[in-house]
Amino acid sequence: MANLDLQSSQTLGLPLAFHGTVIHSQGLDELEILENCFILVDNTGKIQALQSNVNPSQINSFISELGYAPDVFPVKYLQRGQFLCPGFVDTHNHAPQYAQRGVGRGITLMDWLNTVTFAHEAKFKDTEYAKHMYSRCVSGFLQQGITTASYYGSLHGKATQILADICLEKGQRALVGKCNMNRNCPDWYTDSSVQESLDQTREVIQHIHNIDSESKLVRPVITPRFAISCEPDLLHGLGVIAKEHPELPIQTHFNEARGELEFTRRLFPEFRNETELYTKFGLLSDRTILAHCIFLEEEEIEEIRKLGCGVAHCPVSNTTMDSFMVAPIREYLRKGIKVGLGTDCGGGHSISMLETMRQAFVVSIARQEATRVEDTSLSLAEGFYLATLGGAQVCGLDERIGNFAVGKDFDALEIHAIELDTVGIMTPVEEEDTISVIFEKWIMTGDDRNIAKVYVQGRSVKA
Ligand SMILES: O=c1[nH]c(=O)c2nc[nH]c2[nH]1
Repeated sequence: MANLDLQSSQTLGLPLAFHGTVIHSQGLDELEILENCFILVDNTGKIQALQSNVNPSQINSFISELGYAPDVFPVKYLQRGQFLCPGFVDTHNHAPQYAQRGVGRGITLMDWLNTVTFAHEAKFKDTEYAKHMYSRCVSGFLQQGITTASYYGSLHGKATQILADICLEKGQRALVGKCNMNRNCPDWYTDSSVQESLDQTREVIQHIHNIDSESKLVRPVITPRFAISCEPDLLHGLGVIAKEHPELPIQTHFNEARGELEFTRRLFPEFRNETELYTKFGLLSDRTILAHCIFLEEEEIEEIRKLGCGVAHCPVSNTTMDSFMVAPIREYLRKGIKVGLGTDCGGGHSISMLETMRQAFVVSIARQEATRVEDTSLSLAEGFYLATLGGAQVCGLDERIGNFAVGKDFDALEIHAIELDTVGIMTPVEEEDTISVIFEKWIMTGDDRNIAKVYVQGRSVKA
């Protein structure tokens, strides 16, 4: 039995075991590098043991202590330049924009929605197209090591159900939401009424509960696109659904662009700011994921902190539309607000969380310059935390994922930073490089070619 490979071992429902380097975050600036680490994942995909400084000769006795007969399943020994780290959590993106990434750079948000985006999303009325494109999208995200994604769907209920089905089938952990929008969008791409929008939202919630009744992988998320695209009655109705389902996350775009703020003020003159607006409709809580958060007033920052909302920081799209916009991430972190990273596919042109981290570093330096050092730039450890454990907190999943604490699900990437058979883009690793240097080289220069394996709940999911 011992010469089974990992794949066959998994098929037989046996545990997974690794020995080698493990890298994860314990906190914002607490990167932990465990060498000679033994990690055992039980057959339900949960981490049963994590122990560093283990000599390979001790492994069999460890395995016996954990209640398994030694030699029944294989142990994968990671070589120098190979390590395990937690899978990435993408806290904000749009699945129906997967095929439009890169198009429409340098224009305002509202122009981009009207000239590029709505036409792409409208195609998802066709369920065959939705099957085809969502299948490519979910595989593409998994290939990039995104083990959890918080997806906005299109406004179509059926296509959104298909997206949830595909996530489950391909084994991606996901929040999936039908996008609510019934005004300020073209008549060929709009919810036909408040009632229809709410009914379809309820159907999507029911469907996802039917296909994954224990929310092991896929959860519904209430998804008003933003206040501009929702009439007050629709926001009110979504607030009612949020109240009826206190377990459900909520996501929306928030304080994203100057034009968007002005338009929102014109539509809702009765509210001082967006925080007051969404609070009034019962949409802000510790389950809410707020994408962007660029221009919050002091009182809003204090309010979202008190409410426990999470911020999805999307530095790629924020700096490639018509202006260079920088969210005050250091301030949010200093105040104890949850922050994760979002690729914001397709406003963001890249679905690589490595790229997203790198852009987060760049914009944090811009912020440091602008605030004359008060808001110090992000460290490598902090960027990695935002991409993993921080994102898990924002999605309300940190009890389950985000690092390798015993009892959590094994959502992991196996990184091969020294390519033997292919020449990748990553900085070459040299004899004298420590594991910290190899890790930094991967974060700053690696890509998906270095992501050899992707696991979600212990299942190998990268094609
Ligand atoms: O980046 C963004 N992408 C979108 O699709 C969108 N809709 C409203 N606001 C938005 N921002």
